[in-house]
Amino acid sequence: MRIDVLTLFPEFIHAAAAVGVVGRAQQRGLIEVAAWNPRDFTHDNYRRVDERTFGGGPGMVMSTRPLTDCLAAIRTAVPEPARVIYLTPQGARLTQRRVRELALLPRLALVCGRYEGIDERLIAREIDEEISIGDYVLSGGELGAAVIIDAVGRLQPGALNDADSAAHDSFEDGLLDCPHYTRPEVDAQGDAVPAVLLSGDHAAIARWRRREALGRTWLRRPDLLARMTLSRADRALLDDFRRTWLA
Ligand SMILES: CN(C)c1ccccc1CNc1ccc(C(N)=O)cn1
Repeated sequence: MRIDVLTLFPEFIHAAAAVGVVGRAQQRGLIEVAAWNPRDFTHDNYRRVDERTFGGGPGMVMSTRPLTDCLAAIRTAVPEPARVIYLTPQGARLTQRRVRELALLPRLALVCGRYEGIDERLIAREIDEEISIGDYVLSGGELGAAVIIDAVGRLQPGALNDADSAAHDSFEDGLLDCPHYTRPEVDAQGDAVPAVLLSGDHAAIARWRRREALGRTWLRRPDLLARMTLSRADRALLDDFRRTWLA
């Protein structure tokens, strides 16, 4: 997958995409991340990339000409057409479902706004999709771009080893993850690891994990649970969790 990012801070994008699973995926050629700075597409001595907003009031808007030229360069950099995504608080909330769909595309172009964003006519002309990573305001779209790069990058076939593929599975079914434990079996405060996890009974462990994931989702994110149709087995596990919880 090829991801081009339009940003005033390319170093931020390169740093975010260079570490961990995504960095490894880049080394393996599973994903290619390129960052483009609209400032390189300015022609004035001050390399201006922002301008005053019509209608007055505070705040500046990103200059349209450098953005248009930068996007044209991005589009022609490789023959594959790109889905152009604008990171903005006005976008559709990003979900794992949308991440899985985006991860299947051959090419993305992520446009990172700064200042008060970009001209609405540019959005109408150049942007295919507006995405928000959450209901909060940031100083730029770069963190949203980094989120998308990580979320789709880790889903590229071959990106996750067996070791980290568990993380891949546990969120795929729309549930929160179960609790995790490692050494020591009993810690300095005397708190022990749930015995089932030491039992070697893999069926019991799988049931325990599923029940904990269902219960935790019920307790913390009932909205996620409401969207799911549970199997008979899952309903039994959740009832079991609720009985214990409410006892
Ligand atoms: C300056 N702002 C507010 C702005 C306005 C319009 C576009 C981009 C920006 C850049 N900031 C962003 C971007 C995304 C998100 C998000 N929730 O995905 C939050 N903030």
